[in-house]
Amino acid sequence: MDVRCSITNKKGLKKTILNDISGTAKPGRLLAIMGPSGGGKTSLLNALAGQVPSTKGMELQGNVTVNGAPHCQSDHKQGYVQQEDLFYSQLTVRETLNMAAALRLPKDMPADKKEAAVVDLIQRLGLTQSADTPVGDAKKRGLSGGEKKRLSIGCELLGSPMLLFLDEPTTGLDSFQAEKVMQTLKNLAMDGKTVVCSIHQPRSSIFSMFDDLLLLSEGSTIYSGPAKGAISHFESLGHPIPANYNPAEFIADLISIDSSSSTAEKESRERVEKLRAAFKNVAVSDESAPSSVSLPATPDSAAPEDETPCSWPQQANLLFKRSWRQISRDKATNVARAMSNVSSAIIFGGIFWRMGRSQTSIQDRMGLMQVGAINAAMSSLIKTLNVFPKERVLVQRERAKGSYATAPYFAAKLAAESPIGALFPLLFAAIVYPATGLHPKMSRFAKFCGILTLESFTATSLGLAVGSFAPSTDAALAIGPGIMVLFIVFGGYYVNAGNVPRALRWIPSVSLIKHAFEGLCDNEFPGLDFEPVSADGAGDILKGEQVLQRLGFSDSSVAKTARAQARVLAFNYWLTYCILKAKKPAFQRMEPAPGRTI
Ligand SMILES: Nc1ncnc2c1ncn2[C@@H]1O[C@H](COP(=O)(O)OP(=O)(O)OP(=O)(O)O)[C@@H](O)[C@H]1O
Repeated sequence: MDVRCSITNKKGLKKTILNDISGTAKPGRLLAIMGPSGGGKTSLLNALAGQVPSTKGMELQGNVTVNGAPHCQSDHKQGYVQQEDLFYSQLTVRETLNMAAALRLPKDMPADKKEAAVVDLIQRLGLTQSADTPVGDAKKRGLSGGEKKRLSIGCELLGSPMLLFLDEPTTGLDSFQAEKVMQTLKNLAMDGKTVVCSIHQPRSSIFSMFDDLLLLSEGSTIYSGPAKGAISHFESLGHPIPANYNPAEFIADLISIDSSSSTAEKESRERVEKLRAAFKNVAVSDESAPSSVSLPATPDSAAPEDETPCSWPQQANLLFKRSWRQISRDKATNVARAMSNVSSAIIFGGIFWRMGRSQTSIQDRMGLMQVGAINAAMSSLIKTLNVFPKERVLVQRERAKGSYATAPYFAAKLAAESPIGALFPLLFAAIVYPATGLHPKMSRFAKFCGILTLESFTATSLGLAVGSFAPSTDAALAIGPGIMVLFIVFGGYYVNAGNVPRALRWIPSVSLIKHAFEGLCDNEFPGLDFEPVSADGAGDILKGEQVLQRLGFSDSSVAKTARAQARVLAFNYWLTYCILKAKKPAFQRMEPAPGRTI
């Protein structure tokens, strides 16, 4: 290969990220890419894996070949284990691998063979003890960092790759876990795979596992060749390793820029520049390694020759099971949501306790309708914004591997999450309704529950739409409530429907709070008689219908508001689907450049 990558910023300044990097990865060998932070390790791995995120102003050039064929034309199978391990936290190791097997192994492969492949993989990855442990998350501890990394490797191995890339697989792990992960990689290499990983500063026992080494500093090659030749290479350039020194640490110090002072920076820059120039003139060869660039000729025993994704109904079925397990087993979240709804219901029940039919109860009723609508919407929105942006990244990764399509994923997710999502507004309604003394009719109570449940789904759909385009959970949590505040202002309680300026009338028409508030008022007030203050009732509101008239809701009905809410819900679902479908990760195209090959 001869990979070059640079980026030009808005001011026209060009930064070189990779500067003519050349090297070779061979079957049966573990190639480590080492270098200081910012040296270009991740960028190079992305380039080799064909997964450089598409960025404005970026230029990517190079010739990456696999077994002599250009990388993009080669039909080899490859896997890429990225730095961040992403999983459904409630699924166990076995379930995660079974799901990956079901989605990635050929659909005509018998189920027992897929299961056997998973059992074999669990054994090879040393995960037998934790096979039935859930992955876990911040709320509930599960796998250790090293086990998660090995699970990530396992998910990639189910695609039967001959070529495996890993970005800093030991980062964040203690030395014991790091060694176990690296031993797994070494074993894979010894099984005949071509393994390429970036690594920061390994201990010497890990360094001794490397077959080949590519050293990068500030985007340039400092050394490329057999790992055991690196020390003698630097020795020949006048940098002998001190006695009893970890070779990885020695190399890292040698090729890093020391920015602690201007003199140190100047000296280290000169040293690195000399090492870079010297490598250009020195050919390092390793007789034990094949000289040509190739992958193993024989495919993996479990390699699916006719790999095709399963059909949409099969995908939907598998993804439904996964989403259902995730949401139904997440007790911490479900209990927290239930507690939040029960406590809100108790607080509102206490504030609006048995409202009666006095004139002042009219305002209280309207207030309760409004806070009830806000409570149901906010709790669903925040929960979705907290979870969905992270899930989206995982789904995008899986989709990039071609595991499934957007439509079955989205349909399965909605179907799995709706029953549990409906429980919380129902819980709230069941406590608030009798406590506050709202319209005493069963049919009205049923409609009250229905309106809040539909609104809660609409708020979830808004969370999905925001979560599908927001770049992170933090951004989603900033955008979502901002939109909701606008919906609350135009929710029918603070600004009368008839007084909204013409140019802003579209806001109440898309406000899920307005549709819920209006529906709740339409459900509550008709048929209610209020007690007059004076004997003749002059100036008083005596009929519930008059309240609706004053709110500007006289032409409204529960059915009409439900239809309007359903339209907002459908629009949000459609928008989410379109964004998810369009947001398939875009990768930078590598332009051909004259040079060597990897
Ligand atoms: N899209 C981009 N836009 C601007 N600069 C970028 C971009 N991608 C990478 N870089 C820069 O290129 C350099 C190399 O980045 P890279 O992430 O490849 O380094 P690294 O060796 O993997 O670092 P680390 O060990 O800290 O992960 C860094 O200075 C980084 O800021």
